[in-house]
Amino acid sequence: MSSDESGPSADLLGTRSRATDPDATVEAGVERDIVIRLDGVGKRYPDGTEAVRDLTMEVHRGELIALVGPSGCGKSTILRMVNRLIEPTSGSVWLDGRDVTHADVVQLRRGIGYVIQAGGLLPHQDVRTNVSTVPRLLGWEAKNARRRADELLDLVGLPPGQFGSRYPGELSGGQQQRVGVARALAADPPVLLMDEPFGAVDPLVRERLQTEFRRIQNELQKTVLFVTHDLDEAVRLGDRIAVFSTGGVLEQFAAPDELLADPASDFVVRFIGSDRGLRRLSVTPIRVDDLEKPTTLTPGDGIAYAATALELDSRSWGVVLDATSGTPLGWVPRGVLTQASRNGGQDGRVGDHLQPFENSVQSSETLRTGFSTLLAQEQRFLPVLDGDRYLGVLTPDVVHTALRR
Ligand SMILES: Nc1ncnc2c1ncn2[C@@H]1O[C@H](COP(=O)(O)OP(=O)(O)OP(=O)(O)O)[C@@H](O)[C@H]1O
Repeated sequence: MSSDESGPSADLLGTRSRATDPDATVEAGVERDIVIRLDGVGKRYPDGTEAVRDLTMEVHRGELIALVGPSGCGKSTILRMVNRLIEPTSGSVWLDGRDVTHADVVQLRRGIGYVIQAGGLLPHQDVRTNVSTVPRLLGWEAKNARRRADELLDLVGLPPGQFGSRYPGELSGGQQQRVGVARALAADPPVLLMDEPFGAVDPLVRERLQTEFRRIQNELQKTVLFVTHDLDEAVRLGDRIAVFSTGGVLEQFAAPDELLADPASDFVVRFIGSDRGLRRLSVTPIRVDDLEKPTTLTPGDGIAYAATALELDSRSWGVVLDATSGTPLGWVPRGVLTQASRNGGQDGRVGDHLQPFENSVQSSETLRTGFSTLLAQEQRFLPVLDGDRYLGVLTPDVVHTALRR
């Protein structure tokens, strides 16, 4: 999505982009794909409170970084130093290879989307006007700004015909948050700062907003700093998570799976808490090597053969696959086959005793999806597929082994 002919497009500073600026590479001196760089940044408030101490961190293009930590550890201060709502007392902030400490603050902010809790909408302007505010400030024609606002409202799941002329007070909390996100995205800024953007809504709405925001982010690939109190939200949304302790001290900066599997300090261990194992479910992929591989049969196999084959397996059941395509058709319990075989049904076939699987899961999913599907059904096993191809079964033991690794 770009602002194309609609009006002047904003890069981070409202200036020429580095790609077309021959001086920029000289001036930059940093890796090209680092979009945000905090270099020894500190903030001491006039009353002596040290909110952030000597913070250095780099954020790559398209990354979503979740900032987490206990209340008062400096998360909001860090965020606001990036768009200079707060001035650092030491160090420098770089955006797209430029030190913005002395940049024009108005232009800087217009090039950075900012979403705060409860949307931060202007109450006396309708939704469409709220969303088109920044494009209008950037000089877009009214018609183009309006078209852009409608496009964004669609993107965040609020049909503009229904919601465009409502006022913020006529929206639910979740809808206000969506408008807040649409507004921050309106001028297509490369960087988004989000301060507890989904903090003011109930858990169910919050989860939906997270899922939708992840979808939008996958599409738009913004560089995002996202402050949250909620570690689960950080794990779900963050490409990397920065954990801070009081005084804005960066304790660990790592991908969610690494953070949960290998916390860098006692502080991080305490912060992650005893739910660490459960949280790891959402970031651990299903690994084919971990799956159980029970005996497989086909519907045409004779029951005497099948009963013997299952006796050689420690499990009391086998998986039935289509003989030609290999797609899973269901399962058979060993006891039923043995019984049928004893009752003189030697001519019977596995297909006569086939029981359907209740569910299946794709191997591209996480253990969390697999495990929760498993918990929602009667059977203690769940076939794992790659498209139609059968790979093995997920069981509680598989989950345990994967998380203990
Ligand atoms: N204007 C100010 N003057 C003095 N101290 C301040 C000021 N603003 C914030 N602080 C202090 O700076 C520290 C960091 O505050 P900040 O709001 O950045 O923390 P936070 O991690 O975002 O907190 P929370 O999660 O509760 O929102 C806190 O101790 C806070 O009291």
